[in-house]
Amino acid sequence: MKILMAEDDTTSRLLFGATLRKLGYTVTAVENGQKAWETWKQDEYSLLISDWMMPDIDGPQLCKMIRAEPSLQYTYIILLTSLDSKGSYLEGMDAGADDFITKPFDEEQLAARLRVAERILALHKKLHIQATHDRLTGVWNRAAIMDHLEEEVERAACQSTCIGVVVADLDHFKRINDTYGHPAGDTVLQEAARRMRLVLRPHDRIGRYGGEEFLITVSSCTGSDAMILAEQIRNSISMEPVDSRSGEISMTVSLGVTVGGDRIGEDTGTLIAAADKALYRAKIAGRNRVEFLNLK
Ligand SMILES: Nc1nc2c(ncn2[C@@H]2O[C@H](COP(=O)(O)OP(=O)(O)OP(=O)(O)O)[C@@H](O)[C@H]2O)c(=O)[nH]1
Repeated sequence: MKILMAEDDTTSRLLFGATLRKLGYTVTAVENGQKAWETWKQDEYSLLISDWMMPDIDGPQLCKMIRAEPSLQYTYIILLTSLDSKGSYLEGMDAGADDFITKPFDEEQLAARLRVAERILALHKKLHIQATHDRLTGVWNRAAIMDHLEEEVERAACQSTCIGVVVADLDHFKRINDTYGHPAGDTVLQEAARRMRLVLRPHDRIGRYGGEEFLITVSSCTGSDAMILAEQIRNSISMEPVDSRSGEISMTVSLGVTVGGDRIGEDTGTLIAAADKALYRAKIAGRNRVEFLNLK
């Protein structure tokens, strides 16, 4: 695990860094709060050990700054202090610290406290995944993909780029459930999600929007980029049947595509409504096809 350490005293920084490395951690050691803040922002460390008293930004201030920053992963913060009064502990905790280590530190106690930190961080990661992912298919859940879309629309507005929105809906899925059973339907959903993920580029995201409906965000793209991707998805879904316990099941998907976000007034609702309308056209036109709706 990577640890960011901020300590202005050189001897203490070297000693602490060497001990942490000996315990098997990868350490980035910096000499003040400002450098710690800049380093943390660049690389979002999940564990920070910070001295309490440092010039400019001190430990509690650094805690407050990190806690005020919306970030994907939790940062577990341990404050290093030679202060041991009740008031200091309370101030540190209120600032957002999770634990304290009093200097001079005891190596065994340090190792034990770091094990606690790792346990809490692992739990946090597990809860975060459960809260943001769809259990059946493993892709993002509806709330998470919607949050992401909102961020992407804001980013597109700032950078004057476009965001593509694709709504993909498996065809005649009720028939698949009715013919092969609900568990086989689940297998089809899982395989469909897996195939779609394989086609996406690194910055694109997919989430389960409804039962057999998926929402895909295509970052910084033109209409034709989004259409090409949607066509690749359509192909990958229909290319070969899904192997299930109830036998081989053929599946197809219909997709609605739009792009926007580079002009004021195009919010997530407008984009999804447009992609949905395009999807409806694809269904009406016979399914297993991609339709585009231009917002301009
Ligand atoms: N197996 C399974 N089925 C689901 C799940 N969620 C929703 N469904 C089913 O998905 C089916 C969706 O049916 P419809 O909305 O009629 O759509 P469709 O049959 O795909 O028809 P078109 O979209 O018009 O092509 C329903 O029968 C739902 O019960 C799920 O998690 N697992």
